[in-house]
Amino acid sequence: MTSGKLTGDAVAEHNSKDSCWVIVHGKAYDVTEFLPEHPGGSKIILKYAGKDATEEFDPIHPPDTLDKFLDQSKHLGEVDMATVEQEEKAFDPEESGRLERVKRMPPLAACYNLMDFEAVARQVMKKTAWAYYSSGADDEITMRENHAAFHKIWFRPRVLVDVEHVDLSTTMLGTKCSIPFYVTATALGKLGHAEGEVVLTKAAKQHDVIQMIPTLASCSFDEIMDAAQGDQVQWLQLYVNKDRAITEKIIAHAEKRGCKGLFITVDAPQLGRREKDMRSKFSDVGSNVQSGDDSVDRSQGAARAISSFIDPALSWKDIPWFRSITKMPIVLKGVQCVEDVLRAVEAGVDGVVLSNHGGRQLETARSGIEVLAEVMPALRERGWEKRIEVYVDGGVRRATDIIKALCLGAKGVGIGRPFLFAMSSYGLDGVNRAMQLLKDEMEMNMRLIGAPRVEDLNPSLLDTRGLQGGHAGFIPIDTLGLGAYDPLEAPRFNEK
Ligand SMILES: Cc1cc2c(cc1C)[n+](S(=O)(=O)[O-])c1c(=O)[nH]c(=O)nc-1n2C[C@H](O)[C@H](O)[C@H](O)COP(=O)(O)O
Repeated sequence: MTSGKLTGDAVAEHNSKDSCWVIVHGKAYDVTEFLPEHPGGSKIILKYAGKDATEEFDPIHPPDTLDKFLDQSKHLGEVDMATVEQEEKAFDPEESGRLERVKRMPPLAACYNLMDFEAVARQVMKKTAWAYYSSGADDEITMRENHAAFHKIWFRPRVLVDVEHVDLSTTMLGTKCSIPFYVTATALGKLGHAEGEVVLTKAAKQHDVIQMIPTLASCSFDEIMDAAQGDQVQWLQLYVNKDRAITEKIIAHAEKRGCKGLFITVDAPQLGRREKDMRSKFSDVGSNVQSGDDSVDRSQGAARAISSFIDPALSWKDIPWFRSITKMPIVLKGVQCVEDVLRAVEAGVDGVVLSNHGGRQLETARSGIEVLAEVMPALRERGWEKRIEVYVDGGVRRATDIIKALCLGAKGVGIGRPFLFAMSSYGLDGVNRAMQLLKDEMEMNMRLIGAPRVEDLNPSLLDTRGLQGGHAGFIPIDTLGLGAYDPLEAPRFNEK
């Protein structure tokens, strides 16, 4: 001990599965007994046994994780970090190439649309971070179709409408907001930016946009709520835990903190196979992120590591229980067919998000916009369109995508990756610019289709015949998307 603190050598002696200590933010923790319980497997912890694990720990775990889940008796106290040997990092040509590109990044002003942020992020993000954010399930067909589907819908603009004053404001779940999109829930914000989700909170405040807080955020829930200012509105995205008492506690806390909506994710009883994420994790030898024993295939990527608590038994019979424990509006996120929307109305929930999780779950699930085109007529037919709010997310990259969704009857749209890529490339300035670009595009396009207010948007402004043709229809080449798109790769041969 030096001045009452542990030394690096003292910690380094506990570097095996029989006695495993790690350092996180200058404090030592005895995680020996926790090793077999770690959802990400024990290998990733053992890689840092006796060492400083802060860099690996931070993007995946909210800061209060150890206080919440590791018994206080295992908290060993402060470490004199001057005595901790920092490991020489082996030269990584890929990483040094990335750092080179970071120095040569285009100025923020060179980004004119949301896809520009994706193109820059692909060049400057760390490999595992890019892999996690950009990946979709299996062949990534649904992920690409999410945006392509908007190209099947064309406008039927009206002219000689007074569009001098355009008003983009609307209400979502009873909250007035300046523009009909929200920041949807995307996990592990600190993979892309050291400050994580609070960057999105600040930009959402600046643009009067609602933020949906992910269960699997890198920041703690309270950090994200504390970063909100004034009457800024936030929603909670919930992965339902097998242990319902934990879920009830999370919901009660969110309601007490002032969350204005509970979005229960229903399309992920198990997280999808995102091969870019798996492949990038595989290359980081020690990063066994597979829950359970180490013999299982360890190349499951970050997704599987952080999601073993999700309850696959969640079903319609649970809805009354949710209704009984919260007054927040309840929205089912990840509904993908008319039948389930009608069931949601009958179950008395307040909304649905037509979504396939950004193409990260069921491959060849249809895009939210295509499902929306089917759902709204079915609701209107029954006179139910006012009984539930319908949202869409997935592949929204242009204001015209937002306008098409609203014309079909959506209340608003969720946007995920573009704000992650803007944050990962340019931080808060990036997200602010991305939101402003969307607002500018929205104002211009509302004028051009002859609809000065959100309530003027209706199905007669669209030609949706391209959707009827199913997937055999003609789709314009999406050059921007394809230019930014990071193609899947086959297993690599050894150099020599
Ligand atoms: C891009 C991304 C999306 C995630 C996401 C993480 C990332 C990096 N994660 S995930 O780790 O489980 O896959 C979540 C999540 O925590 N919970 C959730 O409900 N949706 C999650 N989604 C889906 C998200 O809420 C939207 O449905 C999707 O991002 C919309 O598509 P775009 O990205 O094309 O806008």
